[in-house]
Amino acid sequence: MPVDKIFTSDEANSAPFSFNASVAAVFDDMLYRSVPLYSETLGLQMTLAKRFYRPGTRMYDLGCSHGNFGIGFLEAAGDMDFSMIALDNSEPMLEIYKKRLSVRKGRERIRLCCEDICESRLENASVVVMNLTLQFLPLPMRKGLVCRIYDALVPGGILLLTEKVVHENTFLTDMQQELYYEFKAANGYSSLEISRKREALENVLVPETMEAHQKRLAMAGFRKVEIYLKWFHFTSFLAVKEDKVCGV
Ligand SMILES: Nc1ncnc2c1ncn2[C@@H]1O[C@H](C[S@+](CC[C@H]([NH3+])C(=O)[O-])CC(=O)[O-])[C@@H](O)[C@H]1O
Ligand SMILES: O=C(O)C(=O)Cc1ccccc1
Repeated sequence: MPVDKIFTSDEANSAPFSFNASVAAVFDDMLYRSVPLYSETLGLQMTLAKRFYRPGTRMYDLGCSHGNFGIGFLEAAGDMDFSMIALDNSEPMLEIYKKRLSVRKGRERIRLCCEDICESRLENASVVVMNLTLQFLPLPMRKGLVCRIYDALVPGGILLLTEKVVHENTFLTDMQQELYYEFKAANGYSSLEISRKREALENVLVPETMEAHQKRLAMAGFRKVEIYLKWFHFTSFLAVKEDKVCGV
């Protein structure tokens, strides 16, 4: 796995973070070393996706990057037939996804689209996965997207949303930040790398409070919302669209 050295050099210092070819090339190492419980999150997303997917509908992976969810789901699905649409607006990420998919049996079940998820048309979905992606969208676009997801879901369908969240309370936010930096340091990042990345992510990754997420989900129409995984500020929500017929 190519090692993430993006923030070891000075030149990376001033530019805002972007999902360019250099980041895409080391992305797995970056994810596993900087996202606590990343594999557990994906594993639970696959379990839930398998449980809630309905034949004849679509599964969407919004902000799919280079395909860890889709490739993992394909492997876990076995004979189960499904149709997944994986969207991302980073061409380098999708190039890698395409290559990974090209050697896999059942690859026709996943369609890749290079699109801005703020613009994309969503329909007939039983599962929508959005893992660490909403936080990168401009704030004013987020409500519209969550509403479009709700409208695109069939009754009984789900949204799996994972986000980095913040507290209004600065004591808790500061404590979580410190513990998160310790996590990164334990995974081999230097303090300089950690602080350079923090600067690069300023105004690019804009986290919101848990309450803001819950309020937006409720406003979109979701009545059943559960936090199924949490590592300090890394939070995974399961939101279910009501099924009037069987009362899911
Ligand atoms: N407007 C947008 N439209 C489409 N894609 C976007 C947009 N903005 C950002 N992205 C894409 O969202 C992804 C976010 S990474 C997701 C990890 C993945 N879900 C995983 O489970 O491995 C999370 C992280 O890096 O922390 C990147 O691939 C961006 O190109
Ligand atoms: O929030 C952070 O500080 C991170 O490093 C998370 C992250 C992981 C991968 C790409 C961008 C941000």
